Amino acid sequence: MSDGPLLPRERVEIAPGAVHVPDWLTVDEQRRLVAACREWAAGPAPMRRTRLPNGGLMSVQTVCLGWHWIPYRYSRIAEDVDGQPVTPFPDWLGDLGRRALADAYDARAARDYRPDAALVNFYDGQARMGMHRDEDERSDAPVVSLSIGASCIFRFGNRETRGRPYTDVELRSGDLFVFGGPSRFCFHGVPRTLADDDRQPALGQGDPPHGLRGGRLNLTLRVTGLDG
Ligand SMILES: O=C(O)CCC(=O)C(=O)O
Ligand SMILES: [Fe+2]
Repeated sequence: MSDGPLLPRERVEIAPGAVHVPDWLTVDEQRRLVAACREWAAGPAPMRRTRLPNGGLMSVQTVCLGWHWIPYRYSRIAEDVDGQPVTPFPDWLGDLGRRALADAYDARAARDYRPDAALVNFYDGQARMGMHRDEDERSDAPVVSLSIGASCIFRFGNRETRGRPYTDVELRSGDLFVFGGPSRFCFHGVPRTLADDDRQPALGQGDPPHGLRGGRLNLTLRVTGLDG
């Protein structure tokens, strides 16, 4: 897709405070994020499926930055992986988060945004994420979500129940989704990862421009509200 500076990104408000900006990341930014995610995934505290308290394994694979998420809390140590300190949250990712808020909301919202944790999730074709609220943070600052690679159905619901009403949004490579304000604690999930993005070359025709050769990456930037 075009990275022309004069083309404003379409901005779609799904619910008050829940904004989808399709095609927000440039191909270069996507490539940089994919390369960074590969390094983070290698560890220390490498990417893996998170075990839930009921014993089940999540279908997505996750690596964390800044704070390590263990259901249902945050720690500086990857206690349930290898006991290593979590990879620091890089400054450039905070800058990207502020730019995301400036475009999804406005400059004022962006100015004070200081995300200190990121969850990096990898979805193979079978992976899904059940309806949940991001509520282990002690802050109501917005969540910034970035998607790269295969498309998915992202289900954005309401604050009360896992069921209807909800809106299904197709998130594609490069898309931004922000949920804050009245939407910050809404249920959401990924009922389906779709076939690889149709902007990627067919199998055997080389790597897609962002460098992710199958599957989907999602990064959520968060403010934990935690000290230390
Ligand atoms: O993959 C997505 O688009 C959403 C991920 C998510 O909800 C989460 O990591 O809490
Ligand atoms: Fe979430």
